[in-house]
Amino acid sequence: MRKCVLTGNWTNDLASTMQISNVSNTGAFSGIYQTAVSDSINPIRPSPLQGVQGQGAQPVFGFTIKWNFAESISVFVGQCFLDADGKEQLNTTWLLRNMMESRKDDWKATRVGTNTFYRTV
Ligand SMILES: O=C(CCCC[C@@H]1SC[C@@H]2NC(=O)N[C@@H]21)Nc1ccc([N+](=O)[O-])cc1
Repeated sequence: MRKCVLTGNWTNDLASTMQISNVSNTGAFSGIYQTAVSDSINPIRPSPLQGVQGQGAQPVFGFTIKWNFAESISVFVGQCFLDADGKEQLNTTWLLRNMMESRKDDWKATRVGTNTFYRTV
């Protein structure tokens, strides 16, 4: 498998996991995300993701998750880097948008953070 083609299984620093399907010749992919954390009152369930990755040896990418246990959406942007041993790591920044009942709560609707992913061993 070529390095930094995102197909496969990944785990992040929160112990969330994602399974990415084959990457098309346009760089498009889809998959399933299992978050290890949530502050929704509902039980966590696997949720679909869709994304696209760029060309190049250490490509940029982005993906979107529509959470199916909570009215919210996350978008991740990042880049795949190879360390000195050829180990792949995905450095990402994410936005999490929750559905608010009222526009007056719009100010607190979006969270931001970072996650690093490695191939699941
Ligand atoms: O909790 C959720 C959906 C799950 C978000 C998981 C985030 S995505 C960025 C970070 N990286 C991960 O691997 N996992 C976390 N939605 C939600 C949260 C709060 C409320 N709320 O009403 O407070 C509603 C929906």
